[in-house]
Amino acid sequence: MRVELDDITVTLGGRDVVQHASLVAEPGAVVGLVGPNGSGKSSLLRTVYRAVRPRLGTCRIDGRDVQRLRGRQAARAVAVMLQDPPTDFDLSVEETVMLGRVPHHASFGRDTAEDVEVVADAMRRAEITDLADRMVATLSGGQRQRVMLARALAQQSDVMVLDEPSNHLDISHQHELLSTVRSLGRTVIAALHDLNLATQYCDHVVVLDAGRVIAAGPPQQVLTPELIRSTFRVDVRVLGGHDPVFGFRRLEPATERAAERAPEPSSHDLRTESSIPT
Ligand SMILES: Nc1ncnc2c1ncn2[C@@H]1O[C@H](COP(=O)(O)OP(=O)(O)OP(=O)(O)O)[C@@H](O)[C@H]1O
Repeated sequence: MRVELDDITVTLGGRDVVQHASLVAEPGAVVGLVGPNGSGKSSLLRTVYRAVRPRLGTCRIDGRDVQRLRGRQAARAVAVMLQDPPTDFDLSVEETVMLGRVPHHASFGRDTAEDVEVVADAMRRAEITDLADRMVATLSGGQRQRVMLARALAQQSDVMVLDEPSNHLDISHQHELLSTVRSLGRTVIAALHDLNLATQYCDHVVVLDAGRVIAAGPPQQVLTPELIRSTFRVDVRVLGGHDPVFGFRRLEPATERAAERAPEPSSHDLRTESSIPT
């Protein structure tokens, strides 16, 4: 399914925390939302799963305004994985993953053999089969996050919204999660803090700063050292060749002032002559 955010403005606490933001996620594409803390990533994502109604603009899924979808239709269309999974679940892991099947049930419907199969497959993909009988409240943050991934997978929606899905995961599970999500062929919009993960797994990235989209496109074109430096206020070194990896270092105040006075070096200069001592 195609997701289109068209000129979205979100107002919270009397302030426009997202301003005239637009993006398109083509069917099956993985789109990364990146930007500093408070830049509006979660607020923009929340318009997709209807936790927030934009003051201006429209979010459409396959041309249909999400605000006009009925509850069950919306839940079948969009699965959500949030950055801080709830801790107050009085349910086992398997029961929690089974909640992902609710949008597929008729009212008061029972779990079907297909539900059981889909849930088992989702738990296997999220590598939590051995945790099936544990209570969610007793799990670590990373394990809970994998339960939420399994629940989102079991929902079998065409669109997945991930809000900083990997913040509790170890490196191996971060890669596992994004490669699993990528392999599903669903349309994914994910807020990501890790620019290396965004570069590796996203087809398209959108950079937000102070509520506005300041750049968008393929990660290799958009996430240049200049953009990262000016948006995130860090020094950047690009390591590696074909699959570049970023290394970061805090901008020293003096360097920052000098950088503000001096013209920006070209992308080529920064890629070959890092200001980070080796
Ligand atoms: N319910 C709310 N009421 C008032 N302001 C809010 C509310 N929720 C978020 N904000 C503000 O909106 C702005 C954008 O927040 P948002 O959570 O969308 O940013 P973010 O880019 O996802 O940040 P982070 O990287 O820290 O998760 C912030 O200034 C935040 O304080």
